[in-house]
Amino acid sequence: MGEIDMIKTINLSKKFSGIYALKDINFHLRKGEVHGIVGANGSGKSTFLNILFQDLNIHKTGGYEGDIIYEGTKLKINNTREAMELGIGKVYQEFALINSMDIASNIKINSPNIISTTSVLGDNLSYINKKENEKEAQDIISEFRLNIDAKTYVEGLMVNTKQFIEIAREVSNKNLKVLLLDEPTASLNKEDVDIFINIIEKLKKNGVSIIFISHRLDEITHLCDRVSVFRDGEIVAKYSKEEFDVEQIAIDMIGKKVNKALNIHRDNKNTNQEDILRFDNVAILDGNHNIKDINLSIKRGEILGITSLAGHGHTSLSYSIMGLLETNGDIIYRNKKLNIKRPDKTIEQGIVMIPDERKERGILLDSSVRENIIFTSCYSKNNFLKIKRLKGLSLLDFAKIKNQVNYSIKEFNIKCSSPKQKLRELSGGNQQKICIARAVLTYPDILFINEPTRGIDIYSKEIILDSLLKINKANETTIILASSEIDELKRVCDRIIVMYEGSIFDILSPYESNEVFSLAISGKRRNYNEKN
Ligand SMILES: Nc1ncnc2c1ncn2[C@@H]1O[C@H](COP(=O)(O)OP(=O)(O)OP(=O)(O)O)[C@@H](O)[C@H]1O
Repeated sequence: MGEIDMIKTINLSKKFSGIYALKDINFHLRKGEVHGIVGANGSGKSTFLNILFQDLNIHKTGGYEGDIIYEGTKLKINNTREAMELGIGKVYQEFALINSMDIASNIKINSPNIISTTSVLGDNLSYINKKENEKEAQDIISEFRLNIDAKTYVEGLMVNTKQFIEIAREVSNKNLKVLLLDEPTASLNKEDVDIFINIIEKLKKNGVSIIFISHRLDEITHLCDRVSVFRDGEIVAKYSKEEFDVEQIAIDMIGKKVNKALNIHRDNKNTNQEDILRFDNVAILDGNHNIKDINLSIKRGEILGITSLAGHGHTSLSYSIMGLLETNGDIIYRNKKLNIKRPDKTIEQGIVMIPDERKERGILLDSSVRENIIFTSCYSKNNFLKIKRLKGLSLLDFAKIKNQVNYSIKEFNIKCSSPKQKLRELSGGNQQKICIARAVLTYPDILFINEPTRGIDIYSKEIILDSLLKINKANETTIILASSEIDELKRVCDRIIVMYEGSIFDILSPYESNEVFSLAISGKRRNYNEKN
């Protein structure tokens, strides 16, 4: 790694509607280094990368102050096309893929192979060499150990595959000098992260300079040569590899020590409770995957974890119960067969789901924080109405709404300028917290929640887990928590289901070791203790 600066920023600042999101950022990215950026949700990490990449939204909202020096020269560009021409690539926090195109076309979209022909009637005709594109794309995805044909359409692909295609698109650019990675590992499981680490190490060897944002501090300390800690739009600490100390970095990010949420009273808690929900021989078609033979009883007040590798089905039950997937078999709720074709009725009856794909299915981007928080509670449960029995004809109780929204913002540590701010203007992690606040506010009997802490900072993660434990304890809410984070499942769940190839492979106690979980998740061995 050289000491030459690829990128240097001098007093870089950015205001949105007069409020600083970034203030006087002086940052150096050295040639061939992996530089980590960490910070709480809303601390300015994505904004920083968006400025370096000259994102349209930055210019539409008044540009930025300060200078960017790129390879020793002051940068005088103002769009992403020019940034790409200079060798800067970016992998977005939310995917920027075109679903209606195949993998190869997505990967080669910015660096297609062109065939030029001789001039025809004075014009030089050129067209895309599809075969060459497909070959190059196939080579890259094989290098990424993805077992998939480059001619497959992106629509319907699993989230981790989409993430690798995003990275492949940038890697396929032979002119790549700087790679900006905004939480590329948030949707990857442990096995995928190993592949990702491999890719980054190869790029680094080839002299590519990388900025890497992640909320997982173990990945940061493993992969990065240096780390900059952002807090409230400023860099509050910088460390090089030999100085890394995860606890200190966490304190720098949050400003205090973080206490872990823990379900300490779970032993035999639910054994006398009745079954609230039952799946009888349920089969689900989830994209290209078949979920089958689901026979499962869930007790009232239970916190049930579900985990699996991506594509093996851990989120499918929740999408099925909300009528979003083709389902056969019976789902029995409070001893009656549930009509999953009427999700509005399902919500009315007290079953609520928080999806993992929040932008596609979870939030109203052009509505305010306030509307997003009260939406489901108001329209499905007739809450916040002056006269509840009048339903849609009643006026809203604005005083009550104001109190509740302010309370939720505080409770979930949501960073926003006001309850009127549009969701589109909130950082990714804060949008996620709003999804959870909204669901909790409906006081569901059963809450299906998918990947609740994806993209969430270390402090807010504990707030979310703690709030789940609180509603479970206070209202006996049954929670079905689908997550790829074994550690968080073990801390809050009573039982944890492991799915493999679309079926329930094992049901484990949260006290089992990580080794037992790994073996079950990879379909290698059922309950270690019973079999040995
Ligand atoms: N278009 C916008 N209009 C107004 N404010 C914005 C806009 N985009 C971002 N912000 C604000 O800038 C601040 C920094 O947001 P940013 O997305 O950079 O945070 P982050 O550190 O990447 O957070 P996360 O970890 O949640 O992704 C936030 O307070 C956010 O609300």
